[in-house]
Amino acid sequence: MSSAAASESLPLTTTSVDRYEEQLAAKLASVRQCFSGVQFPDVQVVESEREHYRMRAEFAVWRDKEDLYYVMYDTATREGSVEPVRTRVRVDQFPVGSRLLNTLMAEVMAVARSDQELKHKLFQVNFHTTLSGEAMVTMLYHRRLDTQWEAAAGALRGQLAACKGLEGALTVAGRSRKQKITLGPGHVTEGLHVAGRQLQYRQLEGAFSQPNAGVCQRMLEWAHESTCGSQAGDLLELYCGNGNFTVVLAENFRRVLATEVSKAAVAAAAENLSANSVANVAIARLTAEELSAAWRGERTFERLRQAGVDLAAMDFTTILVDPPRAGLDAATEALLPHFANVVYISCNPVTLEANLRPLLATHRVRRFAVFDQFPYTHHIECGAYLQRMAEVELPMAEMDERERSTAAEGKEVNAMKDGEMVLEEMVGMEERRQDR
Ligand SMILES: C[S@@+](CC[C@H](N)C(=O)[O-])C[C@H]1O[C@@H](n2cnc3c(N)ncnc32)[C@H](O)[C@@H]1O
Repeated sequence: MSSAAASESLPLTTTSVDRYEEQLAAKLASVRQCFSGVQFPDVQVVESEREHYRMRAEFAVWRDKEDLYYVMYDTATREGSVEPVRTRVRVDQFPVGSRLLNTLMAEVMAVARSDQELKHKLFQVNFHTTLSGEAMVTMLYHRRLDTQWEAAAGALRGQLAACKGLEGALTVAGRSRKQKITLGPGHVTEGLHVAGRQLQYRQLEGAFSQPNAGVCQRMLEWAHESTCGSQAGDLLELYCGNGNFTVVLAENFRRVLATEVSKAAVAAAAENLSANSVANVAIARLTAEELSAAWRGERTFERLRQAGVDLAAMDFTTILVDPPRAGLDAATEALLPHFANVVYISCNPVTLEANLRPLLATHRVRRFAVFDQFPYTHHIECGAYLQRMAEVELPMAEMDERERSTAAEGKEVNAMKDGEMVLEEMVGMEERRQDR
């Protein structure tokens, strides 16, 4: 496999399948190092398929005299150098990409090489495929697209539709400055199997979707398991995207308020809720910062009112955040301690740790998982589930009282070590209480 598979512009230069375990172990070690000193339950590790796991990819198009081919950029810091070096790598096949993606990339390049309309000033091609066998191909140009381009793209679309593995809808889109031409539906519908249910997700051209569908299914399962038994309370979800988590988790709650900044993603989320017959979710286009301001009572939003949401009437027990790599802004971070349960999905352990440290004064990590969404890169996705530990804040006298009553019920008396209850014992006690 070529080093171009290090697709997120990352400095991993070795992408051979037989080094997968070693590279994952290194990522795990760096996550543990980030969280050194934090009491943790066992970390659950979700591995990826070694090949063909990536549903979407973007390739720059390179011209070399008359030749035309895809390239990616591999950024690495070489020994003895401080500055990262960016290397251009030719990509004819992309083994980490889905099989359909590989078929399409070969077909598109073969046509683009011989068709002047499609080739002229083409600088990038994006592919987006699904487990359900649908696909979008977006061609980006440094020129205005006209009816001749549209005719050539229509012919390409007809030819691609016959591709092996392409069972369903196909979009071919052309983009240039302030211009977009879409041939086909402009979206794909992914099918994911989660928690015993077959779910449908509309994913939009150019919008965020989880790149590794196999690992995404496992991540959704994990979040579903973590929040099971919360039906009495409400969920606040920030950064909900196309409703990826919302669709799965809604059944675990009485009501859900899901928010997201992108208008297109909010529309897709609404579609996805309806397509999966989810009826207890209100969705509003709000940034996390805006939602925090509304929470603090500093601002009111017509968009919340239109979504039928009165924050004061909600009984939020759980918050789920899934921010971009930069993590949470200060106001959103300050929101977390107000919730008994916190689910934090993160693609950056450094900002995850920074956002969670203050929360550890009141909450404990009950479940922690790493999801290897991005094999052969330094990136790793983490999921943390925290619960407020009322016991931590209880005065010692009250703790003694509770222990006495536990003992009176014939239950095991929880051990005290150096005057402090050990986390595992508190967790065990909490679980026994919930079991009853
Ligand atoms: C990592 S994606 C997660 C999306 C979704 N939870 C999923 O699993 O597909 C982050 C999302 O946050 C949105 N976003 C970025 N900045 C935001 C902000 N300040 N407030 C609200 N949403 C934001 C992006 O549009 C994107 O949909």
